[in-house]
Amino acid sequence: MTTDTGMVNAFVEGRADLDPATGEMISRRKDLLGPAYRLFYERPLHLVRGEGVWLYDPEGTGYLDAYNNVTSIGHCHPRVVEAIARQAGILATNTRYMHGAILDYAERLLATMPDALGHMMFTCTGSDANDLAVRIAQSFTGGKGIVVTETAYHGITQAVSEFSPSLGENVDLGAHVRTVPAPDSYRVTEGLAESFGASVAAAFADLKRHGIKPALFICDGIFASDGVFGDPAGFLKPAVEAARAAGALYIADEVQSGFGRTGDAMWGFQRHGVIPDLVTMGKPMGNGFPVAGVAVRPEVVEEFGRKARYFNTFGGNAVAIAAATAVLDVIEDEGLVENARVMGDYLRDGFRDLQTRYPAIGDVRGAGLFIGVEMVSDAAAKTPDAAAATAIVNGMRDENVLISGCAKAANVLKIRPPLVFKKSDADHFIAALSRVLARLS
Ligand SMILES: Cc1ncc(COP(=O)(O)O)c(C=O)c1O
Repeated sequence: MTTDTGMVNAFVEGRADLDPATGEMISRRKDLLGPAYRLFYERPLHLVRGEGVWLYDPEGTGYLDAYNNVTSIGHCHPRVVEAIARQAGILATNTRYMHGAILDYAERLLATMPDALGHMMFTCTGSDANDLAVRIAQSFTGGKGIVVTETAYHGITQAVSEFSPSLGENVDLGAHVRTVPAPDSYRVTEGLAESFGASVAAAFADLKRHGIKPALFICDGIFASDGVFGDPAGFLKPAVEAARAAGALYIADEVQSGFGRTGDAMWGFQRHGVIPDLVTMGKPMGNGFPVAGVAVRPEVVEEFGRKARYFNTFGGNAVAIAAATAVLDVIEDEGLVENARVMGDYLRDGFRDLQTRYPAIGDVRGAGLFIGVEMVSDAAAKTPDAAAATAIVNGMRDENVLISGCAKAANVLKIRPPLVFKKSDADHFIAALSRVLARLS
């Protein structure tokens, strides 16, 4: 029986009925969600509480969370809980009135980015943010053409799913979309930056040949669903230059790689020394409270601002902003960007140590606390082994440790612990992985 490793192949197909406490209760409830709803694991995990790096099921069993890229400052961080409760008791309304805290937050967030990005617009989800960013880019360029990597995921709205190939065969890419291979630093060991740039240039040239004017190149800062590629730092430059040479804008999708996850800066694009025209963000922004947004160069959004009307009823409402402000405070006060760098390096060292004993670990990579571990059946040939990755994801669950695989690059383990991970958490994780590898070999 196949088991899941990631979002796309994690669909439970209504078979799960394995709640140890209550028998078939979960499957009955799962059916209420309808057949398209996706859960992780063939036996979906039933979670009722979170605290710090731990999640708990109804029996009180704790699971070490090394997957979650939402509650990245730790589950139910007291400062976020307090900020949400306080603001919910003062004012919680739509976003079409002024509120000083929203402006304060926008100012603080923009201060973490290059000066060129001068405006901040708020949405509720990362998909919303990418939808808005693409509308702005298409309005500015007067074009429609989009270039993405062939395993990218950028969101779930109709417009965004048209350039999210990792959603799979059931979603048609738009006729205005071209894909390029992901920058696979494991297999392309020479000239990665140049070859990736050349692919982007060729994709825009193809759009033009078909009479489609270029609008944008979008990629996420760590190629999260493509297999977690972050090295060598700087490799994005030629791709961004190729997009601009074709008359397109560059959108940095920081929904996964933003807010310090990559350990060297607040934003993944900073690792590559490039300055985007638009930056989209979400996931960890509210540590579980829905809030997302788009940062944009003023000149890029000016005409859109005159022509289009945009509002998003809940986007950046006062409660969301209270949560997001508390998240920024915690990241700064607890030095979490630095912790992501230190703990990420520590974990990668531990995985490389395991690699010397287990050649099925083909590559260990990523940046900060966004780690990719690629499983192979033949290390010399670098042959992907998705079954090995799936077995490890499930084996780690048996160890009460949560990780995942990448949606399309299913042989790559995706490890994203909260940024508050400590050395003792990392040791716990490495010991569990070591036991799983020993059992499977
Ligand atoms: C890189 C990237 N962009 C955008 C999104 C969409 O975000 P949301 O699920 O909040 O709509 C995701 C979600 O996984 C993502 O990984």
